[in-house]
Amino acid sequence: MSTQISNLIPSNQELVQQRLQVAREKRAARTRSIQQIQERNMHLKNILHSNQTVPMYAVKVTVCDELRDELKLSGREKRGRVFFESQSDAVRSLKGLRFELHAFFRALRKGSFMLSAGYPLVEEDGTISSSKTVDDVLWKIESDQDVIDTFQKADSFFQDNTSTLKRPSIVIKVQKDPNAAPPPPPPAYLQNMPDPASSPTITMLSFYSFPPGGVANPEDFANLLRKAWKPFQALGRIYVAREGINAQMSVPTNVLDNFMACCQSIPELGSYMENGINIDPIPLTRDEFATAGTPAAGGEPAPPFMGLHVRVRRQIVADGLDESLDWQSAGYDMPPLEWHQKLKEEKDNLVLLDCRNTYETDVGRFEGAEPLGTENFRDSWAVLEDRLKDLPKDTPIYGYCTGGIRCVKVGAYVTQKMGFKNFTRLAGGIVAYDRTLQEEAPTEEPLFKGTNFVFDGRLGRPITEDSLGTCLTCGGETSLVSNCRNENCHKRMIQCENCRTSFLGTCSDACRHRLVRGTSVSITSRPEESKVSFKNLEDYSSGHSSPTPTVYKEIEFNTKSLIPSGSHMISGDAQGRLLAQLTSMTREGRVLELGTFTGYSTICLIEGAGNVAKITGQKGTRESGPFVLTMERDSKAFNVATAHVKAVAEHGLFEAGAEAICSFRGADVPSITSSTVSLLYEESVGVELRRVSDALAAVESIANGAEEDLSAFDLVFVDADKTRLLDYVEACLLNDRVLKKGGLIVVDNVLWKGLVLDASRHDSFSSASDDDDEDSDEETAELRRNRRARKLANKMHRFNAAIAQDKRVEVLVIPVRDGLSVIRKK
Ligand SMILES: C[S@@+](CC[C@H](N)C(=O)[O-])C[C@H]1O[C@@H](n2cnc3c(N)ncnc32)[C@H](O)[C@@H]1O
Repeated sequence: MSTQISNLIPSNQELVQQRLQVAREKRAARTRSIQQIQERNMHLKNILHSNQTVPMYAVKVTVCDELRDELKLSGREKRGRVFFESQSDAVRSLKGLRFELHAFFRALRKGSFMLSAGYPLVEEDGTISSSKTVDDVLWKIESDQDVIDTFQKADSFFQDNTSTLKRPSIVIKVQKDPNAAPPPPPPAYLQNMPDPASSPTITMLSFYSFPPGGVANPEDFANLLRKAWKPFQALGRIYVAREGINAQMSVPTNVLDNFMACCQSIPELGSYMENGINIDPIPLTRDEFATAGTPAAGGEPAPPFMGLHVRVRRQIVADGLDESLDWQSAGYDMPPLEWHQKLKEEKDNLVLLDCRNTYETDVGRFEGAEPLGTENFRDSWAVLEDRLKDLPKDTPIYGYCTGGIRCVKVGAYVTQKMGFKNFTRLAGGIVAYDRTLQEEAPTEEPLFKGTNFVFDGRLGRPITEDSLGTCLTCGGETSLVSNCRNENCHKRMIQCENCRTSFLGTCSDACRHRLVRGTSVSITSRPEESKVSFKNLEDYSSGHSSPTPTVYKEIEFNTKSLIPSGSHMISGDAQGRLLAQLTSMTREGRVLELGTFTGYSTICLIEGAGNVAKITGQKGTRESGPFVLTMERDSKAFNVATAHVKAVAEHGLFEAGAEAICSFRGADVPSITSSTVSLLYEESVGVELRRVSDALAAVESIANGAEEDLSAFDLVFVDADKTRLLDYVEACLLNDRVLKKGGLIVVDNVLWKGLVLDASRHDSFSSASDDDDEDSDEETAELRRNRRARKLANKMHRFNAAIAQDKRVEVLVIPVRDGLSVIRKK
């Protein structure tokens, strides 16, 4: 085989460099244009604030209702105020004026509007109050002379109104030009298309195309696809290269026909899409779609695709070949039903090759197929050379893969490079076979057994219930494929649900420890010059904070598996670190927590109290010294929290503690019959876990002197029910039995997922208006519609407002996680 790599095809690195260069140039152009705008603004500002009053015209521009509706203009686009310098083209020529107006109202189509002007209505203070004009008299602006006249009229109007006006002003109305050419009609496939957002289901699909002339300009083609597919709300991962296109996508089912018509209208796809579009026969409901991606253990379920990613690559399937073959000549593309029949009759006498990688063939394959046993597609050639070397060139050879694309390359290689004359590939691959059998021969037993590995977040689509794979950890049967959760490894593996749980989604003990130690950020170079890449500021902040002790990840993970419905309630890393730090700063390390749940925050508070103990040397009891009392009403949460706190008290916050917590994962957590559990952490911090029917009643009874041996606390963390926050705080402020003077009350969730902002705007909001939803994400909009969430947001806002005015305390609201209010008792 020739070793000279084709110079015609740029490498992926070159493509990336080209793209970076384009991005750099775009950035530079944008910077230049921003600079120009800034300079111009600065210039106008200087004029505005100078004593010169004349050199600038203030122009109020309004767009007529018809254009507003037609162009769907919003806010600033409908109406605005523009300043024109007295020397500018805008006040001298029609072209200049139209240019400036178009620059300001970008949505206006050039040539589609006409202009008229009138004198502004002036308020006593000189402001132009509305877009109305004096007596609503308007004149048309149709020529350069009209423009000059208009601004002269503005000058004389100013002369007559110098007592109220600061500078010459005029109102310009933008109207639809009835003679303008109508906007081009939308393409036929978009006409009468339903709203994709209203589709209750999403359909997964895939396709590929090797157009005979190739793709002339992959970058332009990628842009064309991005633009053409935008209206469908399609998601997916699409590779475009000179050799063709390879797409794995999801499309709302109600616009599937429109989407297919759109693809048909694109020349590079159209008739060249081999076997059309491979459509998964069973659409997913939106809920199913939202969780169809295989989550790493402990990770949140995710959709199979998160966006529409059209990427330009050197090849659509990396083959590692030194030269490109003729992809049009790749054997016979056998329709699925014919394939089914052939295999049914002759499978024992065929050379039937599974042209996929080992992790794919291990979880599902056609009966009697020979896996190529590769880790990478580019290893296929050596295997084929070896396997087929002794066969006569007219031997019938059958090959299949997931969607058919790899078999095009295998077919081309086997026929063109190896001289075989009788290569047959399964048209549309396993995906098309599955669909065709379900649709056209539903009573036939599939000859493919097990799971079809797919290249979207689902990672697998079961075709029969057979579990052909072997768990890499325990050797048991399974068809589950996942990627190791340690980002530095990310190995693709077959692992059963149980082992995935106990190994935290990692492939080995080493990766599991790496993950638990929280060092799974990607290190891109040698340690001495290590560069860690941070996803966002939050990531950067935690990367520059002291590492979080190992146990917390385990508690998080345990909580997710033991009480999944409440796992969102735990404090989490950033808030947990803050609680530990605040406790470390208290005088005695005495903390009362209301709302233990599974003990995450309790252990943060204990950790902080332990730091105080190291300085004061005190041993904590109910009467004095570092002491954490925590209250919970839910029995299951109380049991889990007790197990967590016991593990930490006995084994500490690091590896040994984490191992101890791991050990009862999945196993039944012991039931605690007594309502109080007392422990000692590091021989110094007294800990009391208490099951109560109502934390508020318990705190009020402490405030009323019911527990004489219990001394006051330095910090109270309020994280139980959210509807009686003022009562909790009141109990702490009533006297000094619960909270010491100078002590802190920390209240969680005071920003209530951001909804307090709405509550404050509407004073109390009872129904969400459409306008409000305009610029918010879907989750927030959903919350707004949720009555309970709105009610709680009102309560939370009233709480914040009341505390901010309470003279007995000083408050700091910190926007960490869901908002923490730190309240100091004066
Ligand atoms: C938000 S969770 C606490 C989370 C915990 N502080 C953490 O960061 O991991 C609230 C907990 O308070 C408990 N709870 C709610 N109302 C309560 C009440 N009136 N008395 C005692 N516990 C209550 C719930 O059962 C729940 O476990």
